[in-house]
Amino acid sequence: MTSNATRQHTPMMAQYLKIKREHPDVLLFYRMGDFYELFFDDAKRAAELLDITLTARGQSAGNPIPMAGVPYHSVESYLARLVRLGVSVAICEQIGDPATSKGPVERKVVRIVTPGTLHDEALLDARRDNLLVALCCHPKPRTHEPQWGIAWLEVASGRFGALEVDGDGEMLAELQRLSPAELLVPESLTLPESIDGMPGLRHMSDWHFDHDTAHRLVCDQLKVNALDGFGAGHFVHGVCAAGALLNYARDTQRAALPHVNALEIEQRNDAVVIDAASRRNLEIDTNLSGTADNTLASVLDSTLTAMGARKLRRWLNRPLRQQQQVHARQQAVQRLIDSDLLTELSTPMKQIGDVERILARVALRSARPRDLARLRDALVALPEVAALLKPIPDGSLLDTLRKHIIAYPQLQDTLTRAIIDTPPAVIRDGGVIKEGFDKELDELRDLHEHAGDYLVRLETRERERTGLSNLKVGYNRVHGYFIELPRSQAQSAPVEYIRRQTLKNAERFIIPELKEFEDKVLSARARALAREKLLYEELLDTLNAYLNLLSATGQALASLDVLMSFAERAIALDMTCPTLSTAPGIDIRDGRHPVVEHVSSHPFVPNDLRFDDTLRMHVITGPNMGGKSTFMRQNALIVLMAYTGSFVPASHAIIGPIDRIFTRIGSSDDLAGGRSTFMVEMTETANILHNATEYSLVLMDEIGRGTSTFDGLSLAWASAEALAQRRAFTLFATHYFEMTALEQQITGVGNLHLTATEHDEGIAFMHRVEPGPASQSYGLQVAQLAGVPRSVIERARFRLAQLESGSGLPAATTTAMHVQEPTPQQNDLFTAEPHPAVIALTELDVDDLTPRQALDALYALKARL
Ligand SMILES: Nc1ncnc2c1ncn2[C@@H]1O[C@H](COP(=O)(O)OP(=O)(O)OP(=O)(O)O)[C@@H](O)[C@H]1O
Repeated sequence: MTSNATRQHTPMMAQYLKIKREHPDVLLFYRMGDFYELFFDDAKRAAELLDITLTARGQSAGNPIPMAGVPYHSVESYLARLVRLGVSVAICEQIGDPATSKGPVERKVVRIVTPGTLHDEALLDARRDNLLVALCCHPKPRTHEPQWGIAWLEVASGRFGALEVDGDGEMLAELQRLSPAELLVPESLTLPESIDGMPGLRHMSDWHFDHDTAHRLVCDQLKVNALDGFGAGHFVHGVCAAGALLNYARDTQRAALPHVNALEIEQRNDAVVIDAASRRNLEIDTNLSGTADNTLASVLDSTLTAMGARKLRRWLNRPLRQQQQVHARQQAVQRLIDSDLLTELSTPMKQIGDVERILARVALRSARPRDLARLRDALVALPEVAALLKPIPDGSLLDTLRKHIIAYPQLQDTLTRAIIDTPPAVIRDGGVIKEGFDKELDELRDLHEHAGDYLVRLETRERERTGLSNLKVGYNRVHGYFIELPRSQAQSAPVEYIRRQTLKNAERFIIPELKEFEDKVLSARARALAREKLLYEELLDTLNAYLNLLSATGQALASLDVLMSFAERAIALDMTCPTLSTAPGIDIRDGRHPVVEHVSSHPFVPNDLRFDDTLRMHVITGPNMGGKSTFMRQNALIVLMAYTGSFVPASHAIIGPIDRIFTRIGSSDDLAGGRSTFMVEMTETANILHNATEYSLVLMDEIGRGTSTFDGLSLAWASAEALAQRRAFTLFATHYFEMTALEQQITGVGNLHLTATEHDEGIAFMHRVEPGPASQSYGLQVAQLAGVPRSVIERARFRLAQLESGSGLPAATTTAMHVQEPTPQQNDLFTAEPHPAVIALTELDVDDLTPRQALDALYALKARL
């Protein structure tokens, strides 16, 4: 916009443009009366994104100004849609008084709504964290390996944390775990392809990440001189990221963040490492289609509060390596199961609600009346929870939680007296504070509501006092309240009556009492409202004084809720407590896949898995649809669940130390990232081969299937050998039967197969895992089952016979690998003795036969089978 054009604008538009210049990157919602209006390009963008009407207003440089608007009372639904699209919005309110303003009312941006800094209940998913994450990266001095600082903050709860990791892979894994709604990065940083361009990515000037400034900011926020007390004394990059985060959060909120008062430092080695691809494959809280259905979290979540649901997801996403900590959780779950506590606690716990997020809104002073009502209900329920936890023995996890789950009688009393049972959504129109809480408010309300009674009383009293039976009290807009006497009686008016207005047949008077009443009544409503708002603010002050204590209570309640959910699920899903062992190995009996079992209408077939120091790899073969992937995943999920403190779907489980879980399962093209299916598969395989240790659990599903058979088989073979060398606990599912020979070649490798039986050319899957290699793959039968046309199946049978006889293969490709064992019937590309019937069939010249000869030949062939 040229300065000339700016000069031509109305004062209001000039004000708009000035504010807009300060917020060029976000949509500016400019409050005008009952609407938030958008202008120029913002209007066009909003019209498109929100499907609202684009109109015009006035002119700029001779052209109409594009305008679009949304009503203020439904702004939340529009904001929700915009933040979901990763778009940020600056909310500009009228802060001046229109009555006294000269020119346009003063306006100010009061808040910037961004995807990662939300705290409005309506804009958030109650059961998921909504994190703002910042990244910062410096290469290591000698190796130049990138060292990443990662910080995260949830404005909606005040949780604030940081960690440092080495290498892009580790950073990506953590990012996948945290699943940020908004990601801040220094503008000079070159990002790995997979996150460059992700929604919610925001580049910030590098100075935001300056260490000294960041350190000061973080220390100021936490009211400390050094970060050693939080275990972050040695942090550099993590602090840079944390500082940038805080600065951004404060700027968008236009407020201090009093609820952010601790820094959680995560050590990478404290948790079982799950890389980004594995996390996706295991469908912990998001399935491969990106929704929350049929995930581990969806099956395991029976939490009674939203803050519990969020904590459950955090626990599932970060299994712990410290067995002691896990053991403490297990003991708590067992205790809940063994006593009546679970049932007894559930009633008061249902009343607790989302204390964590309500407190954040209290701190940010955006808490709504219903937040306070819910907090009141939580405080009312607290003594019961505390009393039920009383008999818990000292030193246990439940005991630790109980220490924070305390009653707040004073606060409970204040809120109970202050807030009506079911308050309105907003304080704006009043009606929130209960009668009896504040004398002044009661009087004001009384005045306003009972003005009529008072006037009737006054009228009666004055009639009696003066003896003038026609005396009336009335009101008009110009003169206010008055006492009216008919002309005939006007002369008898007492001396204190002051003449106000003379009408044809009557005289109107005023008395000081009535004037005083008028002043009171006319302003009573406005003053009652102002008084209510003041009392509401005072309530927020009172609550803020308890913020730290209440936050600790909220967190303890969330943990209790997760443990209760574990206990309830353990009973409902028939799960057992796994034994965590210090000896390497895994022994799972009758293991089940928690999600497949939950959603399937058929009974689930339980299966065993055993690994120990001498048996570290299973090659798994079996038909398509046989259950290989299910078996592998179920074991990974059981191990993962075991290290979160949950019970597991098995009749018995002993699980040794696990440092990482890797999965190389299925994959799709990463076309956006420019990687083919095979490329994705190999990148994931490379990561595993570089990082698996003897404490890792590795799932490899059909490695090599994305390329030619021989390349694929060779890669699968070599990868299995490498994993065996690394001594990782590996489940290796494959359709390459040649791989089953590894058992003979490498110690520590065994074969397992999934069973199926054939009947009438059909196939029945038993889904049972048995020792040894599969006898055949049943690929054609499965294809037939899937509805592949019969003619294609017949043709495939014929080609298969040719391949098996060796006549269908180019000679040069038949010895890719020297494997002696075993001799499966199908798809063995290295050894095969053709069946005599097949040889005869191959030699038959069909075109040369009469129908009669063809029939004879068919009989002869059948006889040779
Ligand atoms: N143990 C089991 N009990 C009951 N049903 C099962 C079991 N295992 C698998 N299934 C069912 O069989 C279906 C196929 O299983 P899965 O995908 O694991 O087979 P697969 O051997 O990996 O197949 P493919 O080789 O084609 O990938 C699953 O969707 C599930 O419904």
